[in-house]
Amino acid sequence: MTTTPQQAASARGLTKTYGQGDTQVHALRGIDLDLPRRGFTAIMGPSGSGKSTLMHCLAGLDQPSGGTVTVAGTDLGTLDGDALTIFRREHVGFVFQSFNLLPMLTAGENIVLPLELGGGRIDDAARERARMLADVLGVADRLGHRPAELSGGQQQRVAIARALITQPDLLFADEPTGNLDSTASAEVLDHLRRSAREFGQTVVMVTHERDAAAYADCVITMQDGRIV
Ligand SMILES: Nc1ncnc2c1ncn2[C@@H]1O[C@H](COP(=O)(O)OP(=O)(O)OP(=O)(O)O)[C@@H](O)[C@H]1O
Repeated sequence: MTTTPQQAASARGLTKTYGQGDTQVHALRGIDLDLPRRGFTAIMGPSGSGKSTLMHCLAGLDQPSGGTVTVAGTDLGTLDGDALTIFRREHVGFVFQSFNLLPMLTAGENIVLPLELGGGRIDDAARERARMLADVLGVADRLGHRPAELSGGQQQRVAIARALITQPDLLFADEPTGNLDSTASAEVLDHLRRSAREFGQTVVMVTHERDAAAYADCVITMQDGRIV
């Protein structure tokens, strides 16, 4: 199966079962989903409904029990471990609740880190993109600071710039405002929305917060392993 150009990713008949016998948990019970390019999609639902499992399967971090996931035209089921790692590095970006910046590196060094890990050279174009992202995300005057010297909201905006530096087909944000106050949350959500609108990124956010989901173009609600 191939994705049409309008879709950054799709899932068909996606299932995920953990454990066996009495302890079996059906975390995903047959998910069909299309994530349009340039869209900002929020995934909501009660605890245990399968949000993280769905995100991990879409990101190639977890292997589904059944069904297919296609990202940027590639069926992830056809990739083995190493190929999947390379695919994720080239096509997927992540933003986490806990920021996950490296404490010994400056904000600027954190932003370009994915390029270095990918074996790429930090050339003028990469430096220019890092500067542009830092500018748009409002952290341009903080590039020489270490994470401990930044507010939570600034750290998360640096983390978004880091996730966008490789121009991923899909940006996943897992509870990105979970550790932020309401002002910083609003800024981060606004920047995620702008990432979709202005940079044409496809953004998928898992959140418990209705206010956060309201920033998205589309809200998917999960319950008991299904989209409802
Ligand atoms: N590694 C695992 N082994 C066994 N069961 C698991 C595993 N990971 C998740 N589950 C179970 O799968 C179901 C879905 O979990 P998942 O983490 O996807 O839900 P969630 O909607 O993201 O929940 P939360 O909002 O609490 O993070 C839950 O019943 C959970 O206990």
